[in-house]
Amino acid sequence: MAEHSLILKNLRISLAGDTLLDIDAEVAPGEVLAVMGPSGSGKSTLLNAISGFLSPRFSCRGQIILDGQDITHEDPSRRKIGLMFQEPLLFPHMSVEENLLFALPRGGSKQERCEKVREKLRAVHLEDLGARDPLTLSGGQQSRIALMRVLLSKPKALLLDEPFSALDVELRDRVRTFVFGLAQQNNLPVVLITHDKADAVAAKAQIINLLNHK
Ligand SMILES: Nc1ncnc2c1ncn2[C@@H]1O[C@H](COP(=O)(O)OP(=O)(O)OP(=O)(O)O)[C@@H](O)[C@H]1O
Repeated sequence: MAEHSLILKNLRISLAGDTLLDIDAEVAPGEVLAVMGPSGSGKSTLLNAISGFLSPRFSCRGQIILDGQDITHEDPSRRKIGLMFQEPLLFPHMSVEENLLFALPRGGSKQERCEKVREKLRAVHLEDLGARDPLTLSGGQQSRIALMRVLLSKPKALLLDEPFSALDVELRDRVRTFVFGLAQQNNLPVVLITHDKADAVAAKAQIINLLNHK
């Protein structure tokens, strides 16, 4: 079993006795598993199961293993999973820097914490955005800051729910290069929900196509 991998071992999720999805997959660090399929096929349900937010209406068999730990029944707050959605969901009443400080684990003086955030921004050439109000950022900048915020909480895996779909084609390409590059640098397995095959191709992803249940 590879260290740092996300393993979905014979994971079967059912609703009212009908199997919605049945998956057996291993996502290595830095690798992307692209989950595709029509509306209602279970893409969000799969992310909910991995992050620990599966509704009790579903039954779930099999195991979810992250970095060697069986997290199938672990509390969501202890799973160390970073989530990113189509909407960047930055706090509008805080500056970019404050948004990032919020995600930084506790510890250190205010000055040390601010320096850490600035260092992270510099590393990705976004230092000029620190003092800005998130609502004044472009869509692509907001997405990049949202990813930085997720990474500051030191997740062991990233779950991305159509994070590029609100961006226009050119920006989409740049933002996904940024996202997949940082996932690789941080050795994070990624599960990506997308309707766009180009996202999967850009990530050199393993692809799972969920079935239509209608
Ligand atoms: N809390 C719930 N209770 C009952 N049924 C649910 C619940 N959440 C989702 N479902 C059903 O489970 C099935 C899968 O839903 P899910 O949201 O995972 O699909 P999806 O592939 O993410 O769809 P979309 O692309 O439209 O977001 C659907 O039939 C949906 O109606």
